[in-house]
Amino acid sequence: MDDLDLEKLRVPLPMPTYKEGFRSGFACFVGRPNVGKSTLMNALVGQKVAITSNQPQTTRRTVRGIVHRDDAQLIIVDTPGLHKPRTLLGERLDSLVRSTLVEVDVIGFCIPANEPIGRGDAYIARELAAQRDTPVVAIVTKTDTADRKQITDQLLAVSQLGEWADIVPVSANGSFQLDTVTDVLCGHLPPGPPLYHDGDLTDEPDEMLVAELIREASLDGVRDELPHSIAVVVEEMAMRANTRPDHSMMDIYASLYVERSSQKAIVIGSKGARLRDVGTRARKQIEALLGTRVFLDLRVRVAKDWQRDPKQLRRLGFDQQT
Ligand SMILES: Nc1nc2c(ncn2[C@@H]2O[C@H](COP(=O)(O)OP(=O)(O)OP(=O)(O)O)[C@@H](O)[C@H]2O)c(=O)[nH]1
Repeated sequence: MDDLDLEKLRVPLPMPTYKEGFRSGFACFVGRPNVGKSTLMNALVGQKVAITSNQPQTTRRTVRGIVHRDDAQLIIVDTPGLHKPRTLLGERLDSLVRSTLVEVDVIGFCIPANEPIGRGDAYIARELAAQRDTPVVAIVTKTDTADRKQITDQLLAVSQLGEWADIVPVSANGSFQLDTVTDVLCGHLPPGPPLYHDGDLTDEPDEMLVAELIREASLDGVRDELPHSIAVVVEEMAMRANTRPDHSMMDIYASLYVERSSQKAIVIGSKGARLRDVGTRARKQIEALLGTRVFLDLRVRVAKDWQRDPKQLRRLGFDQQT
């Protein structure tokens, strides 16, 4: 029975029934790096489906998070931040965002409450003006970091930046106005049946969520260009055989790639202390996600200048469409 493939045995569930007038569809968040797009998606979904960090340009993949309501199903597509690309990876990410923009039913343009509107925001506003067929909701994020006057001034400034279907202030950390954001986005969805089953919160495969949780743990405390040089690949992931049901254990073998040997030394740290710490923090998050104990084998490898090398990008999972 060791080779039993559970995926093959899985019987597809019938789609849930739904009320008349039900709406379903896709939204995506765009905005400068670090404005809180992934945090907002996690807060709306109610579970961490995308990793976040205080490093700009953390998001590299398109992650779908699903919000279930009685009257609607909102699928949020989290995209990398829009910015002028500087590397081949940057170009791939930029084209990924552009292709997402034309596919969704509504776009959420995120601008933080606590920073003046800058050239980056104006660049995105111009790009969005070209998407005439898709409604754009301006979302003023992180209101917990600004006072009343700052928020009012920002709402006014945002209203002057373009033509928006709505403008909504929100704080993901302060759980302020989350339902309003969902309401407003759902209002722009077309009528239609649910596209995902009730309990589904994301369509990311577990391997990908695990790789992202390891990358998130590794980003903490690293600086300069190192965060951008880190990529994580899960090589193997399997339940350990012959354990008692209450002692279940998942074995995970993962590689953390950097671009140079000097970076490898930093990531590993003195006598391996830093890597051990990253492994422990990642393992706790992965155990919470998968609901089982985890053995994590994490190796650091060098893939020289992978961000600029098409072959390496493919090997690390950044195809034309990530
Ligand atoms: N105070 C406060 N901080 C927030 C809020 N939302 C996000 N942040 C912080 O802002 C930083 C960036 O958040 P992310 O969600 O990773 O931002 P992002 O726009 O997805 O970033 P990229 O992936 O780089 O494009 C993190 O340190 C978050 O904790 C909020 O509502 N309030």
